[in-house]
Amino acid sequence: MTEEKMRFEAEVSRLLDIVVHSLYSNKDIFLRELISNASDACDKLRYEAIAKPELLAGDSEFKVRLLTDNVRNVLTIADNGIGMNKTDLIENLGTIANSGTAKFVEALSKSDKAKDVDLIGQFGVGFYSAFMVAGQVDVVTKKAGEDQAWKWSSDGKGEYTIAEAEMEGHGTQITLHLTDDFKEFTEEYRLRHIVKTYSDHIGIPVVLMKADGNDETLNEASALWTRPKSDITDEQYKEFYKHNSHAFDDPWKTIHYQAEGAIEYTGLLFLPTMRPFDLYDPARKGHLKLYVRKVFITEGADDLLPPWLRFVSGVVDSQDLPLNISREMLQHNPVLTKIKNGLTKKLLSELETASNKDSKGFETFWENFGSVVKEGLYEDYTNRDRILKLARFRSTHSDGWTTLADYVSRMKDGQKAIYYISGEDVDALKRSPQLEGFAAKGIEVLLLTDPVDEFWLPSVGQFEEKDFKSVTRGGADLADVKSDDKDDDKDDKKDDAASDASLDALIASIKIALGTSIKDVRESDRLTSSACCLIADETGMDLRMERLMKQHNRVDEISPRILEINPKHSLIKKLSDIAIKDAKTPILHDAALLLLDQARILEGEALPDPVSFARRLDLVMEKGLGS
Ligand SMILES: Nc1ncnc2c1ncn2[C@@H]1O[C@H](COP(=O)(O)OP(=O)(O)OP(=O)(O)O)[C@@H](O)[C@H]1O
Repeated sequence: MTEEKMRFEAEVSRLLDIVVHSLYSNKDIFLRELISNASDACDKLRYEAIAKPELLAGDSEFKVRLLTDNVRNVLTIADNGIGMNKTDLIENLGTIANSGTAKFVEALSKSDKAKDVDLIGQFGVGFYSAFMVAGQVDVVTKKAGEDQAWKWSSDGKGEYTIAEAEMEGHGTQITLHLTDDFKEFTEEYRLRHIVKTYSDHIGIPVVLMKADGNDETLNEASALWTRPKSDITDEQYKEFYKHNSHAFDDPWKTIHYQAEGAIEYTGLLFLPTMRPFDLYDPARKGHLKLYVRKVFITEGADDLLPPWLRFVSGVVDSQDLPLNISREMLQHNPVLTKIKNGLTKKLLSELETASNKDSKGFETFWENFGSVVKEGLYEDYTNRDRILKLARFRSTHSDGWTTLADYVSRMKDGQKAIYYISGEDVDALKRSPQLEGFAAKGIEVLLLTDPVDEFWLPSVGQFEEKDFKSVTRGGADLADVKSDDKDDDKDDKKDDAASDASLDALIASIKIALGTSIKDVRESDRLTSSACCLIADETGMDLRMERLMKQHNRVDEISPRILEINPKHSLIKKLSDIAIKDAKTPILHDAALLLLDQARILEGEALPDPVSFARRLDLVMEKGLGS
């Protein structure tokens, strides 16, 4: 029998080095990981056997068996699941192909302390955790439906061997040659305790094999979601969440319920505390697993939950779908559509309850997942209004979050629209010149910083019949709004601002100077302290959104903007005085270009010609210094 020697992928070697030398005190987790793999392997075979019953070869009682030998210091974890062939062994046990371990390695590379041992406990390192307690690991395995068995062996020090082997039936036997320090893992009471703690929820029996033949099932062996809620402890839910979702946080909400009526199913759903690592993956894959009468069918199907709920994990077990349903048949299945609607409604009502009763908790949830939930505003028309009511926003009203209903309740007399400004960060937005007039009138403005806002706003358009309106687009309509401060409402323009005629002269000369680089120049009622700002026209795209779209290559060109000037600003007044006397003087030309560049800088935009800007600024400064 030939034995092939192979080297672990470099990442695996590094990982093994950390696992073997780690001081992580909770070594028990290795058993959780191996039992969980064994149970996954049984789930896989159970599913495959729906279409090909012959794969079971008469062995359909899935179980995990634990065998101990305290003379040789050996613990074996055996299952009758799907098994592995040679290619599987090389792919699965020589590389880092799996999510849990990949997450661990990623977190490790970000961790300051390179050997942050706690990470092992948080993530679990899957199969490789066997090397925390064993000096040598042998895996004997045979894939269901194949004839050849294989033996994989390693001491975890850089190499492993693969050779042909003999094995009756299909499945996998993992034999751990425990190091002297870990003899305890051949003790029955230790195994009993570990299985109860970590693997009680596993849906198949975990059986301790005994020499006297009185084998003992150590776990409850019924799928957790099929048990009554009252029999399940918080700890059990948490363990299930971690195992089932490969998560390392605690769930924020656990929702366990039975849907009855036209469609019957059990849902055990978890809302996470932390963002899953793949939340922003373009695939937008979900984490909910579908079972049909306790048989695992598929995970993350689009037809089970809409993508805007992709952070929800857990299990849905249906009574109404046929057991022999294939993953392909799930698409557009009417039963599944009803389940999807039911789940979505249930989750929405849980979120509504949290939003009303635990606003702090809900806000933390929103900070993590709000940008994903908002995808539902343009993708899920049926639930749009409910999502809109849940949504939280930053605003100029206070540092915290606000709902739209609260915003509306604070709207001023005469205010017709819900105003917003969008950009990359809240602090920079708060300093935008376009907000000045709104601040002066005490009008609240929403500060939107999620790229997704540019998608839902145009499609939603309104809340409670009030239009959403960008403060960087179109006219500001501020004249109709009553100010908090009565004095502000007086038309003090006459004594305070440039005269109409001189302002017109200035506007005309700025237009000539700026030519096609600007769409229009006009007097502003949204500025109070800045001299000028840029605005998109009524029909154009919001200023910041357009820039964001350009960054993401969704538009080719930024369209020309409108330059608004503040007639009450002393610089504008002085320039107007000059313009009415001599519209052709060169200083007006330079001033127009400088005003435009200044507005661009305030927008956070790069200047098209910084050299000319600097030269003009120098000239103006020199003049100002009287040279
Ligand atoms: N008992 C087993 N039977 C069949 N295949 C197994 C068994 N144990 C491990 N494997 C295979 O080896 C792979 C790697 O296992 P490992 O525990 O390292 O990661 P994993 O379980 O995939 O990770 P994660 O926990 O993130 O899903 C598994 O995905 C599976 O394909």
